[in-house]
Amino acid sequence: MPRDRLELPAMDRPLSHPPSMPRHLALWLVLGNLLIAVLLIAVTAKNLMSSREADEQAARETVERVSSQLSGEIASELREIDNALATVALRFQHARNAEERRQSVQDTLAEQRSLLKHVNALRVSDAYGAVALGLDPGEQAISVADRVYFQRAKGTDSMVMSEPLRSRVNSRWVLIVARRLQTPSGEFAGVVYASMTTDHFAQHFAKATMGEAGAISLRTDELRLVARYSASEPGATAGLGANNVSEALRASMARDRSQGWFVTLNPIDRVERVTAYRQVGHYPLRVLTGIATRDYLAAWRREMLLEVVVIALVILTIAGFSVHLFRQQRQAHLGRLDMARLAREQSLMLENDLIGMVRLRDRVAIWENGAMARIFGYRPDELRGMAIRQLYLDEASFQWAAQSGDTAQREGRQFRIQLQMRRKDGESIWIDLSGTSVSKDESVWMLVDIDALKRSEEHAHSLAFRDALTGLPNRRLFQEKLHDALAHSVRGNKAVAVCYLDLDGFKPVNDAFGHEAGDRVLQEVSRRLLGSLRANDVVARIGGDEFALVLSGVSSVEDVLPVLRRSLALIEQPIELDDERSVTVSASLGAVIGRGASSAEDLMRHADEAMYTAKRAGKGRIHMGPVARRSIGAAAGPAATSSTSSPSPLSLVG
Ligand SMILES: Nc1nc2c(ncn2[C@@H]2O[C@H](COP(=O)(O)OP(=O)(O)OP(=O)(O)O)[C@@H](O)[C@H]2O)c(=O)[nH]1
Repeated sequence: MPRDRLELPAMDRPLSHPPSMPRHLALWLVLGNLLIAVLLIAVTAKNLMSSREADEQAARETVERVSSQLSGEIASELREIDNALATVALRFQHARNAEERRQSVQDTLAEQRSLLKHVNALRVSDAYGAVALGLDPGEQAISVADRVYFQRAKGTDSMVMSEPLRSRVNSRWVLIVARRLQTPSGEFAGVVYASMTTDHFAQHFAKATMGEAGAISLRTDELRLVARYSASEPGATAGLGANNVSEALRASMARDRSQGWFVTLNPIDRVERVTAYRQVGHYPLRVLTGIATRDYLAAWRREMLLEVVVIALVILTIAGFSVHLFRQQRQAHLGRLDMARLAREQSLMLENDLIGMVRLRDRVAIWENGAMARIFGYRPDELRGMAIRQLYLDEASFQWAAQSGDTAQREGRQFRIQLQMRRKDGESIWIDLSGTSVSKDESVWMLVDIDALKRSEEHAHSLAFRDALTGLPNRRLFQEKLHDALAHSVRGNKAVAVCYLDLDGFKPVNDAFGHEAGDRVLQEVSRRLLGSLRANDVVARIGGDEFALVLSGVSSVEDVLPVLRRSLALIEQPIELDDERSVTVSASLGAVIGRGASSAEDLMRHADEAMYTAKRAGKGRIHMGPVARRSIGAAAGPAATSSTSSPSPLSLVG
């Protein structure tokens, strides 16, 4: 039996329905991915918002602290100036005369000037605004009569502060702080004022570190810009004296004039900042400190970028994994569908009506399909457990099939043979048998019922090669068998005899008793000829009442003549047509002996001639043709014609 290992699906397992793809897997994966993405984004966004708020809070606290600190420092400076101005005003008022007043004021101005480092100028004007004292050497006398602070100082004993303005002495932006001077009798006598340059404030602000784009400014009550320091444009003077401020500042100031904070785009340099403002003491000034959003959020933005990248990677990784999972599942699903389709196809194949299939273990059937039982005439399942030997005609064909299978397996080819096997009712049946092994001791076999085909082939063969009336080989088959006999004689170093036989007096049988009687005679003659010869001899009907014989394994005429005489004697026996009638016919025989080297056609022609010689010699005779002598050499005698008895005329009985 073949031993090839071949994995086959278990045939006795019931088929399941095709498995279905996990429903909505793609939808669930998409939803799951979206959910994860949304959760991740939400959590990260919340963290980032908190982080941003913390950074904003820190920035706000910083600007508020710096504003508070700077406003305190400026307030302190202003108090010093105010004290100095008050001192001058006091001494001016209490001087006893003009000369003492002038001297006292000059001394006090000099004294205070040296104390007030942050003051640019400390001057005194008369009641008409002409600046008489405090001018540095080389400075031109000027008048401040038209200045707003001069006019305001006239009517108040308190300190007066100007709007930012251009100095008439040196054209620099300055802030003026002034006090009224009066005579002992209380008449207005001029003003003493201190001038502070905007540069002084800017330099002061520069000491505070507010980031790369931070800005600190000082504005008056009317929001006019007194001084401004921006880290990105340290020397810029744009906007000085003007009150070009953001709506956010105005809105915040509307709520609280003394302090507050806001976030907005600065109208001067278009930079967004968080800005805190704080009033400078009780003075009409406010310090505004701002940190650029891009500065205080720089770290947060880096963190945000990093987190966005990380989240994107996480989401992409999960999405990639999901796609991979989906593809795997789809692949597996397609595989399962293929398996199911294969199983269905196998089922259809196994349960077909034409091809019997059987699985053997140690040559015993362990599974078979319906067609198998039907072909061999068994009931369903009756074959199960049966030794397969019972399906073979005999031990020889069983062993032959087994050996053929082993040989095919050794040579690595498919095992396939056609043989006759046995049905349950004992009838033989032609089977096309093929098989292969599936494990060490198991094999699967396919059996196709080719009985009808074989019988039809045999019938066609018979029509082509046999005489329909007698069933004997016709002339064509006779020629083939003669060729075979000649070839065989070469191997056996023997000769063959070819004999032509023509009935004598046959036509009258037809004429007298009819064609059917003639047929009966022909059939009986053929039967008698078959009975008189050996199994491997050939009897053929080659014409109407002509027969031909091949006798194999002969050596001489002496081997041939007795056989021919016996045949002739049998033919000449009466042939019963029915219970009442019988006929007798005779035959003329012509024979030649030949070997392998002889031509079959020559032998047949010479045998035919010999037969005619016999017929001409008087019928009921045997004539050995001349070829016989040459063919068997010394063993053969001369051509001879003999008669078994006196020629038998047609005798009619009854
Ligand atoms: N019944 C029957 N007759 C056949 C068949 N084939 C040929 N014949 C007849 O057989 C006869 C053969 O003729 P012949 O050989 O002259 O007959 P014969 O009387 O034996 O003459 P000889 O051979 O000279 O002795 C013819 O009458 C054919 O019609 C057949 O298949 N059946």
